[in-house]
Amino acid sequence: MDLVILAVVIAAVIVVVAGTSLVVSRRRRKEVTAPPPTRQAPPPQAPEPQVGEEAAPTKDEPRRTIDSIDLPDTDVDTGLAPGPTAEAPPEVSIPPAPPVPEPTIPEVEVPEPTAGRLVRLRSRLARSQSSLGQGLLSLLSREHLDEDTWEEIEDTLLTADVGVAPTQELVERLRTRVKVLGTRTPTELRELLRDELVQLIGPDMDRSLSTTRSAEGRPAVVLVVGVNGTGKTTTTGKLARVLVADGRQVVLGAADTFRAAAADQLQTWGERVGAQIVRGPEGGDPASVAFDAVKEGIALEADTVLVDTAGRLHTKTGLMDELGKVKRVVEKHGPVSEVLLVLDATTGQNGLVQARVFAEVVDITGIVLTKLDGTAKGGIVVAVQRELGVPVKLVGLGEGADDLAPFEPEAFVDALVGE
Ligand SMILES: Nc1nc2c(ncn2[C@@H]2O[C@H](COP(=O)(O)OP(=O)(O)OP(=O)(O)O)[C@@H](O)[C@H]2O)c(=O)[nH]1
Repeated sequence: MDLVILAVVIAAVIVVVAGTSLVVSRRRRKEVTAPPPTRQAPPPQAPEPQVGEEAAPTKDEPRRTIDSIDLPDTDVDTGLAPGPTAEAPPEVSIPPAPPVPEPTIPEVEVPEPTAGRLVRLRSRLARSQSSLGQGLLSLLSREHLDEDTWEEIEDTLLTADVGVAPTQELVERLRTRVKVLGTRTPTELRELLRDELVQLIGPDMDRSLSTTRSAEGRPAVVLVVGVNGTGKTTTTGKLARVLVADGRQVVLGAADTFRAAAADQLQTWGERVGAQIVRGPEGGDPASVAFDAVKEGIALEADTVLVDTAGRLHTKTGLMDELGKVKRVVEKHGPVSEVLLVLDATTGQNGLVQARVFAEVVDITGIVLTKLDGTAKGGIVVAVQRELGVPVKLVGLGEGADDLAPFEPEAFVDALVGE
């Protein structure tokens, strides 16, 4: 028994000794394998605040309640935009959209009414033609109307391009009437001269323009012809305004394919009054452009198609033949309503020669006398009517858009002799 107890004690001592040495050896191994610290510790600082330290008010500090705090007055306009609220979405800066250019719609003009245009333009006529009207009046007012005076009267009329035959006729009639009159007051003389000049110009000629749709519903077709630079394109543009002012729907045909600027010019005229334009390639066939313009006029149910043709010298047969072709091709749609010959009043007698040649190629139905504001030769009105047997229907009295007037003999003569 004692042996057993002894063996147990020895075993217990062995176990204790073995356990102790194991712990010591582990500790030693740990100390050998642990890496050395690389970071230096920070230098000692003020002790960091600990949680709760600031939350606790100091005992001496007075307490501030919500009532004692000045809040911003909400009624006062600070002039600043309100700041974002908690609910407000975060502000996103959107770059401004590039400005969209306004579409440029050409402004459509309202032309002046045509009625009484010549009366409005009377001052221009009076200015340019005063040598004719006032010259005749002062001669007729002389106390003794001798042969020399009658010759002077004749010269005055010839200088104003009235033409030989009409001048002689007029002088004869004046001689007779002055004799019958006996004593002559200025008013009587003015009336007499006025009557005779109006008769000479022809108050009964039909000066109306065929510009309304035909009974079959086709638009009226107006061809504008003449030599270079007489004012055809300008007249076509001005005439479009006259017609639009009278309530017509107009289509323009730029058959002057020879001069590109003429088509551009006509387009501008058209845009100003809202008239459609048909044009072709530069140097293209003018007859084909004219044909297409009338076709367009028919499709649009327009009232009038105005066709501007290229300026051509009356001496060039090839060009005159081309004009004949333009007319014939257009006539495939139906008859042409008007062929207007544009004559520059400043060219005087040469205008008569042009008129004669053009009349041989195309039947002229009316004359447009342009630039009457720039010449004292208003007598050309009489001469050209006699030459062609067709009336002056329109007169140009300036470069302004509304400086084209229907020709009225009475208003014309009134401007010449004064009232
Ligand atoms: N003072 C004045 N000038 C006018 C009148 N009519 C036209 N003109 C001017 O005459 C010039 C010639 O006019 P256009 O219309 O281009 O002549 P055009 O006959 O078409 O010319 P081409 O196509 O070359 O044959 C322009 O400067 C017009 O402004 C008018 O009645 N009075």
